[in-house]
Amino acid sequence: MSFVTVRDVFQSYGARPIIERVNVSVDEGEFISIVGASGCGKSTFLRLLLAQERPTRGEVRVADAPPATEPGLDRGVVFQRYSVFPHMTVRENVVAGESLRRGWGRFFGADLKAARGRADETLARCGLDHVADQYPATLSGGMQQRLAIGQALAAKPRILLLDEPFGALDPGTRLAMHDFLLDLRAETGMTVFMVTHDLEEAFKLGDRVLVFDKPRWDPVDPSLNGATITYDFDARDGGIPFQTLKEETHVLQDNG
Ligand SMILES: Nc1ncnc2c1ncn2[C@@H]1O[C@H](COP(=O)(O)OP(=O)(O)OP(=O)(O)O)[C@@H](O)[C@H]1O
Repeated sequence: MSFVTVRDVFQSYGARPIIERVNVSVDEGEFISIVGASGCGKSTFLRLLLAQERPTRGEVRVADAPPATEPGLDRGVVFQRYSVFPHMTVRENVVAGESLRRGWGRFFGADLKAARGRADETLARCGLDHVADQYPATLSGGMQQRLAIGQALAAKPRILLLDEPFGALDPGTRLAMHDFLLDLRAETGMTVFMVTHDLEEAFKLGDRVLVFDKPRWDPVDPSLNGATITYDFDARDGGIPFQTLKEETHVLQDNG
């Protein structure tokens, strides 16, 4: 049975349609990459999944229920810009991630000790246990983004939402983050939605790649119509269509 179901969803801001007629079903554990032109509503779609916004029409269901409106009980979110607290140590950041998302306020006494223990496990998984007592400003960009992911994972969400999480990182760090994210996902079985502008990244990491685009263009007023999912590519088994094509071309050339 589908884990996340988006049924006939429309979202408008004022009179302006942003997304329209969006339908998609996602199984638990799938990694969904989302690509599309700037401003076509990818982040809006993530906000609907997060229940930060309600759709103008249609419905979003998670585990056959409306998504919880409390922030992040079953969903963690990471944005392009590091969303960590600069005045807290790395460990405190992860503890804060858990307490904020569970809505329990601050931990005290034995609860705090237990939360620190869980934070250390998360940090070990993110390769940050050796910097647990440092402040984020002393970490590299990649480490800060790993911390942001660790913070989002602290409450053990079933869904991880990533909005261009690696956009600000240099190419080498980006590749290391890909491995990190794939390992994490294999370990936790989380469902992941990731918005990216990088097609190669989308196909490399995703099981499916959803393309958002406007199916209809009004030449006089391009903002008249909203975007929808125009392609839903199966990207499993290294399924980059153009790469497969390139490999076949090479075989032909070698034989010829
Ligand atoms: N709260 C809001 N009120 C009014 N307009 C909004 C609001 N949020 C987003 N928009 C508009 O909706 C459109 C879609 O925005 P969104 O951020 O979802 O696009 P995007 O595909 O994620 O873009 P990018 O790739 O540039 O991040 C944009 O034109 C934006 O200005």
